[in-house]
Amino acid sequence: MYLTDPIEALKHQLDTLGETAKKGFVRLSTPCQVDNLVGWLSVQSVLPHIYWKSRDADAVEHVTLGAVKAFDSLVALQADLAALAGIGGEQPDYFGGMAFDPDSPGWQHFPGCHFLLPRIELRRQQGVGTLSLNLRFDDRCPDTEIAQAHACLAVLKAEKALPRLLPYIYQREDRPAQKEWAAWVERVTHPNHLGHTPKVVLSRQTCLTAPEMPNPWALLAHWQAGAADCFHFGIQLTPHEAFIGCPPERLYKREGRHLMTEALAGTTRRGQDALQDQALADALLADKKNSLENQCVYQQLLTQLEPLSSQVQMGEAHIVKLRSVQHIRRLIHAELHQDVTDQQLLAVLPPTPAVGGVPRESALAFIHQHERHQRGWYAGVFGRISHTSSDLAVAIRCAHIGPEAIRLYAGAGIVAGSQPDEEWRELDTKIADIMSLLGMG
Ligand SMILES: C=C(O[C@@H]1C=C(C(=O)O)C=C[C@H]1O)C(=O)O
Ligand SMILES: [Mg+2]
Repeated sequence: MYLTDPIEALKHQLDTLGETAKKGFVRLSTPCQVDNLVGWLSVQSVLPHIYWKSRDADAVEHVTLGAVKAFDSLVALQADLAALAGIGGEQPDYFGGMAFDPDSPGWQHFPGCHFLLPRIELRRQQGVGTLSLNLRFDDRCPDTEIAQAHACLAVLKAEKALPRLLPYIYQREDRPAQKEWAAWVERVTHPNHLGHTPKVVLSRQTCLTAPEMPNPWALLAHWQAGAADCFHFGIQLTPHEAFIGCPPERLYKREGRHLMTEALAGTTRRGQDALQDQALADALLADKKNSLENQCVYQQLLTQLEPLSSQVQMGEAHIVKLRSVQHIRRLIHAELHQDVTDQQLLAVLPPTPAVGGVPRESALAFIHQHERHQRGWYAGVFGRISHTSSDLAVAIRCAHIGPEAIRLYAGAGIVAGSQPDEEWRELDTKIADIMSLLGMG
């Protein structure tokens, strides 16, 4: 029997699932055409909602609903990955992220670490959509699992157009304000401080309040349309808040034993025309302060990868052009040793000096002592993990949308040669895209 309604098709597959098929992880799939995946996600009542699209040109677009299983620690996640790999067969994708400081995450409702195996997945690659239902039979009663899956399918709704973004008048408050920021930069760039801590990435929270908040998914849809070459993500764990972002920076991508990572640090604005844009790019590559920001990141990545891998190779410094900013980037490739897991990589690599500093401990101590806003999942990790491959972004260029405020986050690497006013302007260029979408540009 061939059913054209994808939900009916999945129900049918669920009802006719053979007893021998009720083993380990099972994914039931059917073709499904949806115009706008974010629009489809936005109308669903089942939480959590996750949106994930990697930055590669042909990347799969994923939206997920609900959770078959959720993990608040990397140890638990890795144990589950290993358990399913042991059973064999198709392996699932887990989606989620981690706070900047997993031991003290700071945002209510956002655990230090949260990855989940979704109940429902809708994915699209090269125009082809697939709706999937995920089930687990290894550690639970099959009848209960099937009943829960049915309950989830029963409440799926048809796609609706996303609401329009209305131009609200927002009140803006920066934490810290510019004067205090300047004092921090002076302190970090004092020769005594630079002597023991050459880089600290300081951050600012820009709090925007208005009587009404925009729909976070409509905001993400607009934001991503103007952010090619970036990762796109959104997560909604509870009804009235969401965390979205379009980060340009990869934490790492793993395909089997092959690891790709990068040092993305050093920033300038875009030019008014092609000539000025090129002049700004050339100046950025030649600039000592910006090169030092980048160097701090790649040196630490190379040091951390050394014991975990072989054949570590780094490419030339080059420029990445985004809508409002240009960055220096160096790509790094390595072959991981046989037993190295995502759990290990995620325990070692973040926070990189792109968002923390060097040495890590003293940079983090400075951040904790001075920043009064909670970074939460800003500057943390977001992405997809599976047995065969993983892809994770550094959660920058992001917004937390709550019931009363939108909180934007931006950081800047403070090193020898940093000037308070220039670094303050750099924070503004980093939030320029989302600010203009909100009518605040
Ligand atoms: C910390 C952020 O970005 C980081 C800091 C950069 C810099 O200071 O030049 C550039 C890219 C990222 O490494 C952010 O966007 O919030
Ligand atoms: Mg910088």
